[in-house]
Amino acid sequence: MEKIIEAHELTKKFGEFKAVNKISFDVKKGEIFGFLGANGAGKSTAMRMLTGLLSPTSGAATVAGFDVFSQQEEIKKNIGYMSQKFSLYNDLTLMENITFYGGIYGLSSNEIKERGALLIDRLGLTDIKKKLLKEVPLGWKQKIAFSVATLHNPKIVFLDEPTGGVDPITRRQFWEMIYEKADQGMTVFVTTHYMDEAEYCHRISMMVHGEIHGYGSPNQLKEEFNAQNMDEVFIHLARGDQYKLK
Ligand SMILES: Nc1ncnc2c1ncn2[C@@H]1O[C@H](COP(=O)(O)OP(=O)(O)OP(=O)(O)O)[C@@H](O)[C@H]1O
Repeated sequence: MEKIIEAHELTKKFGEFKAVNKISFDVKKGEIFGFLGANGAGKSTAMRMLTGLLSPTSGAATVAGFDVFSQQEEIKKNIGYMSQKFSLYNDLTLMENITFYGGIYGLSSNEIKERGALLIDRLGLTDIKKKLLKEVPLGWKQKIAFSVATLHNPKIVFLDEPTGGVDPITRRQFWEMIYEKADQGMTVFVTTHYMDEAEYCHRISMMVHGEIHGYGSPNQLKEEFNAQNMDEVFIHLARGDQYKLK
């Protein structure tokens, strides 16, 4: 299957501190790729390099065929990004947010109208489309943020802890939206702290102190560690057991 992200020994140093240390992995087109690790493991730093927001120190990586060192603007045109702290503006209404982001993503006003109407209709948000975002419940905001991040049909969508702080039912619904996009061929790169969500990914990588210590499908990792679930795999890795698939 076609590789849409390839990283080889990608590294980011802040001074002498290696936040990301020689990580190598690939993500295939249409794959849901989970990027896991404890707080401070280096996930956000790695993701910021892959989304063209931060220049790497060394190594190599391409995203949608573009180089992370020299083609950051091209990368940004081909991806969607939903950050941990929401990209949406609380002081704009739902429709104003859609119009604003549609413009940034280079959609025409007709496309914004059409896709915005579809989004509102599909999420059943007609009643709240004129409400300020700050009046909308958290779970809904996250679903809206995801829909907005994919409004321009990007090749890859990067989600940085998209379900943090929401209830299990909303998380489940959020994952249904992720699956729908992946079924349409969109690649999903997602960081999460929830080990049950790791099970929903096709493949995952687990970062420990800036390095990838686990890499493969959830079943491969569970077999390797003789673990019942991803929680147990995570504990093994946090203890320092290391496993890398060829
Ligand atoms: N701009 C920066 N300057 C110096 N250190 C940084 C900078 N950005 C991140 N770090 C450090 O790099 C390490 C990795 O941080 P990063 O945010 O990538 O981790 P993370 O895995 O995403 O954690 P979290 O789950 O808490 O978001 C941390 O120790 C952090 O303090």
